[in-house]
Amino acid sequence: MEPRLIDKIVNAAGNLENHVVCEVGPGPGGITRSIIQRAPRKVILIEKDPRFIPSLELLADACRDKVDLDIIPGDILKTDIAQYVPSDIKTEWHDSPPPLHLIGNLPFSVSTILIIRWLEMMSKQEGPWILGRTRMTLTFQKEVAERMAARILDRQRCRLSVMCQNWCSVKYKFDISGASFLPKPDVDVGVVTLTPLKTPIIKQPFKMVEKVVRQIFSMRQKYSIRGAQTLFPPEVREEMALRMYKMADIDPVTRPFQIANAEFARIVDAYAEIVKEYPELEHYDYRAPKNNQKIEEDATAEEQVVI
Ligand SMILES: C[S@@+](CC[C@H](N)C(=O)[O-])C[C@H]1O[C@@H](n2cnc3c(N)ncnc32)[C@H](O)[C@@H]1O
Repeated sequence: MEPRLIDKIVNAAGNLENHVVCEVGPGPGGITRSIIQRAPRKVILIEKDPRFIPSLELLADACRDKVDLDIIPGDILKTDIAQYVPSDIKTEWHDSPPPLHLIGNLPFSVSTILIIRWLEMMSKQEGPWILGRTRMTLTFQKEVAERMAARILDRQRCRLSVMCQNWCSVKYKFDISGASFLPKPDVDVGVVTLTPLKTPIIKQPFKMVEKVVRQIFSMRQKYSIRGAQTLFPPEVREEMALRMYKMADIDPVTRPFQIANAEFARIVDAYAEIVKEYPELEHYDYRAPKNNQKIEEDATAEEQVVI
């Protein structure tokens, strides 16, 4: 990537002076060099590919006097970042975010899995979020980045939009043409910053929010109640979904992309009330093979899009 573009990604993170910066997937260290120029207190690099470690060690040696740089060989999906971060940077959740920033230009296949994992950790104030509302600057496939930031009524709005915006303020900063990268990906890249919210809009546990939102978006072209029905077994499906929508005061003919997060909060609260009354319903999984066989034969593959 051109240095100008690398700097643009790092600038998107804001002021990094005296911050602890954790870069995931530094590769040969292009972004790392730009981070070091911003006078951080400490840089933590987590890199899975051992072939990049020697050049990162050379970089660490070259700037020994300038910055404290730790290289952690390993997989970000299996690494607890918090153990490498000095605990004195901790701030309380309702205070300003701590001087800790996560930056990553990871392969798209990893970044999409990672963001869902990180949202769950954030919802429980675990991992890097044990230290406060740790901010992130990450790259995604452009379409994924757009979906993360898509607001109500946007045709890109999907499960990922609702989930990301439930726990974070999401800012789509800019995109970068795939042609700027070597090797060149087939798609363009979107740069997104995420700042955890003090209070999520939907307050139920992560897994429950994920389940309800996923099912409602599972038939994205239809009335949202159609997807909502799949939260319940066939014999009570219509009755329970209608009851849930009545409790939440949502019009059953609303389409999924027309539902605001505050309205999803009412739907998930109503679902939580129903499963409190009928606990066995919480374990019903529409996607389990035996449940999926003959139900909703009219749901096309497109309607079953997950993200
Ligand atoms: C697209 S390259 C980006 C390299 C560098 N950040 C840049 O922008 O030039 C992705 C990097 O992420 C690393 N990576 C891939 N999966 C990873 C994982 N699960 N944990 C840590 N690093 C990973 C790869 O080895 C590679 O160095």
